[in-house]
Amino acid sequence: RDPYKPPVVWHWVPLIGSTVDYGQDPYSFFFRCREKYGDFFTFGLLGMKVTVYLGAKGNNFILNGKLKDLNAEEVYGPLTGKSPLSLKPLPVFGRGVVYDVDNARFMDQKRLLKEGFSSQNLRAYVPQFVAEVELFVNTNVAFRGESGVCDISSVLSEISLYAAAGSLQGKEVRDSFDSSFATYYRHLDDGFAPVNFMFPWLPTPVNRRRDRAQKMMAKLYTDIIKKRRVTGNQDGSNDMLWALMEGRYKDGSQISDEEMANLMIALLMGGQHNTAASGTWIMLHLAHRPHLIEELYQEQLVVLGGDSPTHETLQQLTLHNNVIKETLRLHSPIHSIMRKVKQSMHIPDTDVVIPAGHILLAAPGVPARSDEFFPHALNWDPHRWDKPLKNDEDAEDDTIDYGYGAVSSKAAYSPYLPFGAGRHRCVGETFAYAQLGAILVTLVRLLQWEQVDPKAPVPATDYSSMFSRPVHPATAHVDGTK
Ligand code: HEM
Ligand SMILES: N#Cc1ccc(COc2ccc(/C=C/c3ccc(C(F)(F)[C@](O)(Cn4cnnn4)c4ccc(F)cc4F)nc3)cc2)cc1
Repeated sequence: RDPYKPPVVWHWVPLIGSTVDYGQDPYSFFFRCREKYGDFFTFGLLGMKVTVYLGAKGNNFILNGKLKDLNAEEVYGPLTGKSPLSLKPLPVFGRGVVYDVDNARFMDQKRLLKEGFSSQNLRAYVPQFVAEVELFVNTNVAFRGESGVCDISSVLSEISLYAAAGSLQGKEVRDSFDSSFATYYRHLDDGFAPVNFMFPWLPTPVNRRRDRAQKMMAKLYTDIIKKRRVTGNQDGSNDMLWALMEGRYKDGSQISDEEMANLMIALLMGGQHNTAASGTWIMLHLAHRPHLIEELYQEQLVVLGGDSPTHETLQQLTLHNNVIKETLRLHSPIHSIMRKVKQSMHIPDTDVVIPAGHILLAAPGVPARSDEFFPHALNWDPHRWDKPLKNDEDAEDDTIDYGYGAVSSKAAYSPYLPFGAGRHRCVGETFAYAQLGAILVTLVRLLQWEQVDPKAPVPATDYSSMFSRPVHPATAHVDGTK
């Protein structure tokens, strides 16, 4: 093997390489390769050379990598909104936002999004989340009668979609969900698939429907924006759309209506998949541990004493938050974070260079499921967080600002990074925790649930779509007679 390049994972067929091995179960693939080749190795993914660099050093190398060396939009662009072949960006997110613009512009957009997630706005969202869960449980056909069996993944998908629509997206979007918007969302979602890595321009019926849906959804938002400009913000609502309408880019210019619409679509798609998948995993693990549901119920009696949760009291529900935290440790919906290598990169303390042209892949989930950082790592056990991770809080941590606020520079060495780190770190974490926390505390208050077959294991993971999620359908027996 060439002494100066990472070892290449053995494979049969040139173009396929290790695509199927990786695509079926990325984590088992990574652990097997680490056994054979160590913390970094190159594998073939649909003809692309993908170099994986595992562990805390790998996470830091990639997530804190320099902009001149590593590029996100070249990898994610075809997935989310840009086709290399033509100037017309391909929908899902659409033109002028996220990976369809240069990084400096996107970092400025992230700054505006982060301002939209202010604690004042989150404070307004929590009662809306609770109301959406109550509405669903009281009216949805899945919960008719005292008890029954339902598919947890479809229940959580709907609850998280309505919860996001009713808060982040705004009243008009929530009201239009009962009609056309839901269909456009589904059509757009069908086009949000890994096959778009390679062939986003395929003129398939699914992709044509996706393109039409993107245009219709964007028009819905631009119509809402025009109407709001006339009426103004009468009831002082706190949604992201108002925040973007009042926002200005660094150079003082306004965000165009189309860019606002496409940013809202990006948040809808990303936020929804992550919250729905994570929420489903939470319910499935709890269905396996009825006594933990009881413990959660006791916790909220003590902390809330029968009151509705607020943004502040949600943060005092320690066990509820540790349930979310532990679920994200094992089931973070994004298993592979990827960047295009623009300039060859030398791996520190080795004689190895990663050539330009490779895709560099970070898998923060690997240290998160390694016994060296988490004893009995594959055990889902929220109480493991009762004693916090020994990160040296006292040692002052230098931060870097990529344009949307200070992010820690040492964080990338953490074995627990479900929200990424560095320049591309998630800005939706506080919203996600508020949403998942409010949904969990309300479902625990209203319902009892357990596995249909108490002896069955927790469902397997489906890695085939953009976000890893439980295999469909994931059913549970639900009892509303609390
Ligand atoms: C459980 C919930 C969530 C998880 C686990 C999650 C995870 C992540 C991860 C791992 C990244 C880094 C991606 C990369 O480095 O390529 C990221 C970035 C991001 N996320 Fe999230 N996310 C969640 C919820 C949300 C929500 C609710 C929103 C917005 C409503 C959101 C918006 C974003 C944005 C704008 C970025 C920046 C992407 C970039 O800078 O390239 N996320 N998220
Ligand atoms: N045979 C075979 C075979 C089968 C299957 C496979 C599967 O292989 C892979 C490999 C990598 C990946 C990567 C996941 C990935 C990355 C980026 C994004 C994103 F950009 F979209 C996101 O970060 C998402 N996000 C973040 N926070 N909230 N949402 C985002 C950012 C900002 C934004 F505004 C909106 C966003 F929503 N989404 C997902 C998925 C599947 C391979 C081979």
